[in-house]
Amino acid sequence: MKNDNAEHHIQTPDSILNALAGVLPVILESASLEQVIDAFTHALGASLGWVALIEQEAQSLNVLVSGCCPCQEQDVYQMLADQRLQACGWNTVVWESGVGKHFFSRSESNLCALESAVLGKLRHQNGDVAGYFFLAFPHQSYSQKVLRNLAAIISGAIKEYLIKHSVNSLLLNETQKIVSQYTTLFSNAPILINSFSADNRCILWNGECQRLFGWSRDELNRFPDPLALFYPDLTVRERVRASVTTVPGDKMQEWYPIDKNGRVLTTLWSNILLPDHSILNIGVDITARKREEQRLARKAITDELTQCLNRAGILAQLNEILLRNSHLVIQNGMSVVMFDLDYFKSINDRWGHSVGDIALSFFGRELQAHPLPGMVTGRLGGEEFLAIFPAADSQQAWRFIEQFRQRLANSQVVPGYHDLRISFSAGILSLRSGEVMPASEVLKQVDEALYGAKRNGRGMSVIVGGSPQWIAKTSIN
Ligand SMILES: Nc1nc2c(ncn2[C@@H]2O[C@H](COP(=O)(O)OP(=O)(O)OP(=O)(O)O)[C@@H](O)[C@H]2O)c(=O)[nH]1
Repeated sequence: MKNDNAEHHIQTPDSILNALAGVLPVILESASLEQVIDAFTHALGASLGWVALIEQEAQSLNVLVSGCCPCQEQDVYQMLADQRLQACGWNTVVWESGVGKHFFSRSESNLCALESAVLGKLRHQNGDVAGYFFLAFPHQSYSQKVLRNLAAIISGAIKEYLIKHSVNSLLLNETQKIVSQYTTLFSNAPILINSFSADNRCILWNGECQRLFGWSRDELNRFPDPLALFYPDLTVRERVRASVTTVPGDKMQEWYPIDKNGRVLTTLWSNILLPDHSILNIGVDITARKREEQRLARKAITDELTQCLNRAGILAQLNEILLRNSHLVIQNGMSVVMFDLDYFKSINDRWGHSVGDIALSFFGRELQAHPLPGMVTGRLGGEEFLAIFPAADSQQAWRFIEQFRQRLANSQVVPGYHDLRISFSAGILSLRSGEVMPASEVLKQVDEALYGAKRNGRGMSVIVGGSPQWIAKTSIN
């Protein structure tokens, strides 16, 4: 910035003091060092002023020039390189007259015309040289004493400015660093972070929320209640809203929001109270993990060959129905059927184990093909299966079995193996309404019924429980 007020000459020590008194308070508040040197140059009527700060890291000088006769940066280097100045351990050098001619060539007439000047060193707290400043006046009227005092005041003021400025810029740097770290964390963290105001506005919506749910914050705020997009059911929505409290629980809660494409997600949420009393919701998407857990859980109770439940799975179901749903069993009764393929060993022996596998798999699939309501089936092991028919009496179970038997008789069990037929024996246990029995007893009785069917010639069903015991024979050939 140039000092246009070249006419502004201050001649007396009093007027210098007045000028300094006016300028000193604004020095500390100046936004830049350039403004500081401008203020001094202008207030004291200097034609040339410069400050050169030593840049520690770059090992160079940062030169700021002001005044109505500004010199080149190169001139500043030249002045500082002058032998006389370097040689003495000076802090302040003053010229009462002829300073322009001393430093500048005749071609630079304005600069050559400069008369009095002061060149001062700026020092760090520890005494190291921080830089230099220079003020030159177009007149001779400043005495050496005045110029030295001027130098002391100016260097003190600049030093104070630099200390404040460096503390401020350090704080600013630190703050910017922290803000940038948190911004990166907020945008890129693989966790869901959001916040809603009391009037249902979305205040915070991080990158992971946008990625997972497909909505941007602006899009959400176009809706009167953005939460309704994720939880269309009002009751659920109100429960979600009520869960966002200022006192978070120690466990994360599982919620099932829907995304922009209508996909139901599984998420875990908690929230934290920020110092400004706003609440930040923190969540994780566990949809994939949950699906995998469910897949593994299903796998753990599924028989790989037949895709029925395996032994553990079907026995768990039996226990579940008899214990947890005992009121339904008491109310509606139930039937349990144990199946065992007849002479299966001879199928293996004649056609091989892998053909036997295909036959077993066919049996399992066909058993489940036309289920009665609520029916569950499982493979107990080998060529033995169990089916549970909630709320079915022995007649319904028997009819189901005989239709199944008929389908098997009419099916080609293994493609290409026309002679291969399978038959089975079945034991049926029916519990009448009001009747209860532990699972172990159910299995014992149904096994006895099956044994009865085997003993009586196979290819038939034996019913126990419900009505008096009777044998239903069905010919399949
Ligand atoms: N292919 C195949 N065979 C199996 C499997 N599990 C058990 N088996 C066979 O099933 C046959 C069962 O033989 P047994 O217990 O003697 O019964 P069965 O020959 O069916 O005779 P009954 O039950 O008395 O009518 C054995 O040969 C087993 O090896 C399996 O997963 N795959």
